[in-house]
Amino acid sequence: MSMIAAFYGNKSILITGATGFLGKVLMEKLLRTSPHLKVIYILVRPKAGQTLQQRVFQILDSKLFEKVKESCPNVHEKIRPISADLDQRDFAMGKEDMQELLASTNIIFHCAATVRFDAHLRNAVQLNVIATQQLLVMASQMPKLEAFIHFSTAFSNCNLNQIDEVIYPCPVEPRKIIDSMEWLDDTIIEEITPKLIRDWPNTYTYTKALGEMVIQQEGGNLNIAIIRPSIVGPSWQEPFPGWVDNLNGPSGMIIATGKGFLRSIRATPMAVADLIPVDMVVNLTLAAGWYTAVHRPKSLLIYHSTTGGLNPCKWSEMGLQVLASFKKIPFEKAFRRPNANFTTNSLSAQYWNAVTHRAPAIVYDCYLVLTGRKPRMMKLMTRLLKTISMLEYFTNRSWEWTSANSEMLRSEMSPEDQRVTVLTTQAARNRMDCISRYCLPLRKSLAG
Ligand SMILES: CCCCCCCCCCCCCCCCCCCCCCCCCCCC(=O)SCCNC(=O)CCNC(=O)[C@H](O)C(C)(C)COP(=O)(O)OP(=O)(O)OC[C@H]1O[C@@H](n2cnc3c(N)ncnc32)[C@H](O)[C@@H]1OP(=O)(O)O
Ligand SMILES: NC(=O)C1=CN([C@@H]2O[C@H](COP(=O)(O)OP(=O)(O)OC[C@H]3O[C@@H](n4cnc5c(N)ncnc54)[C@H](OP(=O)(O)O)[C@@H]3O)[C@@H](O)[C@H]2O)C=CC1
Repeated sequence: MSMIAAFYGNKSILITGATGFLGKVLMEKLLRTSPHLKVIYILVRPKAGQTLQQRVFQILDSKLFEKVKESCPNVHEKIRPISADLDQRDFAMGKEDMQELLASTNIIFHCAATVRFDAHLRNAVQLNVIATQQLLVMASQMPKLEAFIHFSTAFSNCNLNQIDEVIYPCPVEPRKIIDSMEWLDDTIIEEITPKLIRDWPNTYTYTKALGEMVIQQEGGNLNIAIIRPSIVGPSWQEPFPGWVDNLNGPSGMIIATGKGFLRSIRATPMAVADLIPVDMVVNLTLAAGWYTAVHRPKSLLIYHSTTGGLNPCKWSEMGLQVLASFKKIPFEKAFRRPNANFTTNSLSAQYWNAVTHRAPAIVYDCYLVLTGRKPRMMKLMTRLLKTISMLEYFTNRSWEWTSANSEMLRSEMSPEDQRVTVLTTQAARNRMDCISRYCLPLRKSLAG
């Protein structure tokens, strides 16, 4: 019997961000492998035109939950959605809901965040820093709490090249940033953002670093662990290969390449593409939750969920695998035949953008207009180029992440858990297999 799965049986678990990419996979695995868990509380913000229950049913109706529903048809009874907006004071939560959470929660998984690179600093601080701070306050009032697991990102310190499983201080204390958000207006915040974030490339990575500092400074006596995944991609194996439901990271770029829209990117072929399938991040998370609660380490542990430090995959290898996957399963109705090149020079990148991206889009829009249809290609291309420009920072640098804590975690797992739980480290050893599994299933799951 898996000790980790058994550990979560009979537990009351609180997940923030359960409607997001990682949160859904985490919830699925918990329900599938620990069917006797007591309840999963999920904090869900209200959405116009949808009740909380409808949001949950929509998630449970997706392909991701098919396996769980086979083994546990009454799965919806295990999930208790709670209306909460993490941008609001006390999360705008009802008093009774709050009391129930405080009294019952055993484990917290804090996934909610804004992952937008272009988020206004005020919004990013609100969700990635202040909400984390508020959740810590809540956690400190939970008598049954055994572990608090916080999701950060391996890129929270992307201003460094060598990154250890430690918290690095930010130049300005989070408290000062939080205070300043209260009295500065939006325009001034926009003006000073580059000065505040310094050598971080965007407000996302910067506020995730601040969030880690808040955890360290205000975590008190709580049993906390931080998970730092790198670039999270579609599932490798669980619950089936290739599950993904967003276009973040490389997924959108891969589709754009397959459809023939994207034919050139500014990327360094030999730079490391540190991709990690979502199910491996979830496996590490559940193992870290178990270890934190059972072994109660003296200090906060950080776990890197990365692959590059052990057996790095380069963007060029990734590119070749992607192109090979298009040969096996081509996209239908592609704009052009997929082909792509990497360029490291910004001038030649501009040239290729004009020649291979903008010019065909203009020609196609003219064709649409001449045939009485609405032009749309230039709009799409502009969006795509904006996205690429934001990803360039990450495709032209390499980082080295150490992973001693993840290795330690594996050695602490029972032989059965070691057998059934694929963690980062094994994925890195089977790297090529992992990449080909990453690309092909992604194509299959998005067929058409
Ligand atoms: C030597 C041999 C060479 C061989 C050559 C072969 C070459 C082959 C090349 C093949 C390609 C290979 C793959 C390379 C890909 C390179 C990509 C590298 C990615 C690296 C990513 C690193 C990220 C690391 C960061 C850390 C990771 C994290 O911690 S968290 C997750 C990261 N977060 C994100 O990814 C969010 C990023 N997105 C945003 O911030 C915003 O979306 C935006 C600012 C980019 C755009 O905002 P905007 O308001 O304009 O749009 P938005 O409202 O978000 O969306 C509007 C519509 O556009 C759709 N959309 C959004 N994103 C994408 C996308 N990436 N691709 C396509 N479409 C996208 C979105 O769904 C909306 O659609 P509608 O709803 O229909 O309007
Ligand atoms: N995806 C990746 O590549 C990586 C992700 N991470 C980290 O993992 C975590 C999860 O990321 P991921 O699943 O990809 O992100 P998603 O964007 O898919 O999900 C974000 C979640 O946060 C919720 N949320 C956002 N704002 C609020 C709010 N005001 N109140 C309540 N809930 C809110 C969203 O709810 P709603 O559905 O209502 O929008 C959603 O459930 C994040 O902490 C991220 O930093 C780290 C490294 C890589």
